Formats: sequence, C-alpha cells, structure tokens
Amino acid sequence: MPNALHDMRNLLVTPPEMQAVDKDAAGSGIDSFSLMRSAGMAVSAAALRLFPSAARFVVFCGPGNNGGDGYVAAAALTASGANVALYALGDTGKLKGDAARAHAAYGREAISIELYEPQSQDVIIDALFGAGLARELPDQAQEIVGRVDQAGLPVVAVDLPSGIDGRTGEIRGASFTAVHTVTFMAAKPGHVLMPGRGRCGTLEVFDIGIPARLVAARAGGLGINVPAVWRQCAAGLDPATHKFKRGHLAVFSGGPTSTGAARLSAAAGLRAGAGLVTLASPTEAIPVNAAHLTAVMLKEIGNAADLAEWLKDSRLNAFVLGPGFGIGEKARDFALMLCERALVLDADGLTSFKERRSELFDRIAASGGQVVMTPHEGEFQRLFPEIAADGKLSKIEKAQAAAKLSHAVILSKGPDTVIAAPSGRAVVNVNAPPWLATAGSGDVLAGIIGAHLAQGMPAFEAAAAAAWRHGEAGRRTGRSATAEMLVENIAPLPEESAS
Ligand SMILES: NC(=O)C1=CN([C@@H]2O[C@H](COP(=O)(O)OP(=O)(O)OC[C@H]3O[C@@H](n4cnc5c(N)ncnc54)[C@H](OP(=O)(O)O)[C@@H]3O)[C@@H](O)[C@H]2O)[C@@H](O)CC1
Ligand SMILES: [K+]
Repeated sequence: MPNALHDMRNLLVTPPEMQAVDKDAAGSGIDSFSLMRSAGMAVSAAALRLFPSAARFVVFCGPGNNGGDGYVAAAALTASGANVALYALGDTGKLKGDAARAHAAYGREAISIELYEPQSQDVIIDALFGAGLARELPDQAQEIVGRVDQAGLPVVAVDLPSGIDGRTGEIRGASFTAVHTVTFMAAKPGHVLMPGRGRCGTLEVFDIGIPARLVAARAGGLGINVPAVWRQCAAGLDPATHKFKRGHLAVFSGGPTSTGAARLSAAAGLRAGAGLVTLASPTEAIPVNAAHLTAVMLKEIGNAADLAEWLKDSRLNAFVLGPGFGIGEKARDFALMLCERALVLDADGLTSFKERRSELFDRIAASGGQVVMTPHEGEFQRLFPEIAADGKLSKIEKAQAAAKLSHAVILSKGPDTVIAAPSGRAVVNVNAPPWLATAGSGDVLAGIIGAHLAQGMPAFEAAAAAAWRHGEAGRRTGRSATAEMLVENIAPLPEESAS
C-alpha cells in the first residue's frame, strides 16, 4: 500500500475496521472513555463555532456510544453557558459502559424523544446512531427525522447523520441531513458514497487521539482520491521530453455519423499530455474526421487486418476504444487485440461484451496489459449483472468485485466515482461538481486516462489521476460546462506540493 493511504486525511475506514481499531486502542492501554470525551468535546466545539448564538441546542442521544458522545457534548455545551435540551431514544437505564458513564456525568434530565417539539431557533445535535447502525432506523427515530426536516432545522451530526450506513452510504429507512458532520480519526465510506455524502454537509475528521499506526494497521486499502495517491507515478511525466516518450495514444472512431465522441476523447488525450494522438477511423468516416482535426493525426483502420498491421508499430502504446464506436463483433475483435498494451474500454466497447464477457476477462488475465474499464451504472449492470444486483454490496465493494472478476481496473462512474484494482485497492473520487454529468463528459475522461496510460502510468494510477483532473476541469469550467470546455480546462498535473 502506498504511503499516501497512510495519511489519515486520505484514508477511508469501514465501521467494522473502526471497531477493530477501538479494540486495539483499548488493548494498548488507551482509556476508551477519554476517547469518548474527546469526541463529545469536538462536537460541542463544532456546534459553538458554527452556531455561536443558537437559542437552544437540542441533543438527541441514542442507545450506544454515539449517544455517549452526545451526553459528553451536551455537558460541554451546558458548561459553556448554552441553553441545552437533551432527548434520549430508548431507556437510559439500559445504557452500558462508556455511554452509561457519559450519561451519569451529564447528570441532568434526559427527556423521552417522542416528546420533542421543534422550536424555530433549535440547532440539533444528532447523536442517535453512528457506526453501530445495524438495521433500519427505528420508527420513532424516523418520525423525529421527519419533524426536524419539516421544521427545516440545522443538524450537526456525530460521526454520521443517523440513518446513513457508514459502510455503504445508503439510507436505512430515513436519515437526517446535516449541515456539518464530525467524525473521528478517519472518514468512512458512507461519508463519500452517495447518497450519504449528500447528507453529511461539511465533513470534519477529528483526531481523538488514537495513534495513527493503529488506524493504518486495520485500514484495508480504501482511500479518497487525492493527488498523493498517484503523484509519484506522475512525477516522471516531464512535459519537455521527446514526443514519443510522452507516448502515442490511439482513439478509435465510429462510422461517419458517430465520430464526435472519439474526437472528444482524442482532444482530451492531447490536452492531458499524450505526446501524439491518432484518431483511427473507418474508411467511410475519414472525410468527416479529416474536416475536424488539426493537431490530432488521422489513420485509416477499417478492419482487424488493418489494425494488426498498424500494431507492428510498438510505439503505439495506449488506446481508447468505445466512445461512439458501435456495438458488436468489430469492437470485440479490436478490444481483444489491444488488451496486451494499454487500453481504456468505454461505452460501446463495454456493451459489446455483454454476452461474451469471459472472452474479454480471460484475455486480460492472460495478456498482462494495462486495461481500464469505465462503466457508468447501466454499463456496469450489463457487464456485471450479478454484482450490480447484490444489494448487500456498497459501490466500492461492487467495483472491487468487478475488478477482481475482470482482471481490469474498474472506474465505476457517478457523482461518487470509484476506482478499484483487482488487488482490492480502491479510491473514491470526491472533487467532481454535479454539472460534470454533461454530454460527452465520459469521452473526455476516457481520453485523459488514455493520455496517462500512454505516458506509462500504471492503470490504477492512470484512472485515479484522470478522475481527479476531470473533476478539476469541471470545477474550473463552471456550471455551464460543455464537453469541449472541459477539454480546454484540463489543467497540468499538480506539482509535488499539492495534497
Ligand atoms: N474510535 C471511535 O471512532 C470512537 C467512536 N465513538 C462513538 O461510538 C460510536 C459507535 O458506537 P456503537 O458501536 O455503540 O454504535 P452506535 O452507533 O452508538 O449504535 C449502537 C447501538 O444502537 C443499537 N442499534 C443499532 N442499530 C439500531 C437500529 N436500527 N435500531 C435500534 N437500535 C439499533 C445497538 O443495539 P444492538 O444492535 O446491539 O441491538 C447499539 O445499542 C461512533 O459512531 C462514535 O460516535 C466515540 O465514543 C469514541 C471512540
Ligand atoms: K449520528
């Protein structure tokens, strides 16, 4: 695992991993109640920072340690002079361990939660459920969520907005929508996967004092897609080097009425740093492609024999196949010929293998090339129907399963794009603005990945870096983004100092 994932800011830790970290911390002599105290104090500090003149803080406390954090926060808010009301879900007499201790230390009345009546100036501290949410939010809690939503009150969530599954980001029946979430030691998948991410508000990862090495020891290779994940691989990409050292990317065009997608990929590939980019076009589409190209070169490739001849040029080192290409045998034949180099298989290139996927997966396994597949949700369902249908798996776990099965790096698209390698390593991309979902956006992404592969980046890093640069291009372009504008706004790879 690269060092980047040892940086706590980039790690994602699942709730079961975090439970194991807790146990390890206790085993190493760290007082668990002191951790709870740090957690609760951090929540109180965040609430006061965000709402310094709140008329009333309303703390909802659940039956486990998330509730325990709530009791600590309520005590700290009270000590600061704030007006606090505390409502408990369930029988406080049944609280155990640290949560019981925090409740006792609070020492004031806990009102039964069904009695909560929203007041217009309330600020909610949600400490009902965190990492331990094991099933659907109980009805009583769902009803409170409804009341808070209807009243439009701001919510500060402890660890996770109650109702969000920390492993998957799914909503278990209902959930609060927070303006701010304070989590501890490391973010969880539920903070970055949709729909959870959309309900966390700003995310604060607070260090409650568990040694980083204990967290890193239990973390399973999941991270947030930050430049540190792939920067070492990008460092050798010197823009001043000879063109061929920056690689030669080939993008395959569809027929005369569907050439635009491949040209977008090619333009993005050039902009993203490939030394040379050639559009490989069927004979019928040569005139229309020729009329639209300047820096991108054009090569007539009508059939598999043409391609075999062209592939004798070993400097051609990366390929994009799929955007606008057409579905069918030709796509399959071409893809199977390209697996042993570096290939981005996208769009029609993926759908072409719907009924014949094992041919592709076996070839990838046997060839040892660098293959990145970039399915959106529908394409993922077509190629991996049994994985897509498994409701127990998170989007990260689905991408990991697909990568393992296909032997390729999977870039599973969406507002929470996941990049997973066959080894199980995975990152979630978090910098994409919503307007990035514009027509042709995926073609641009495929071209950027192709450029990275052409420059010699390994498939995982090539895909992760591309998702990040694509997100940045979206941010730079702004809300009116079109695919052409995205290409123009692909920025150079970040310098060493960026995090
Ligand atoms: N190192 C750290 O990160 C630290 C973490 N800390 C904090 O601990 C929190 C995790 O605590 P936790 O494990 O006690 O889980 P939590 O979310 O309170 O829920 C468990 C309780 O809820 C119950 N229950 C579950 N689902 C239910 C449902 N649908 N409906 C009804 N009941 C349900 C479950 O009962 P059971 O399933 O056993 O029947 C159990 O009683 C974490 O989020 C963070 O805030 C800090 O204190 C300091 C260190
Ligand atoms: K919570």
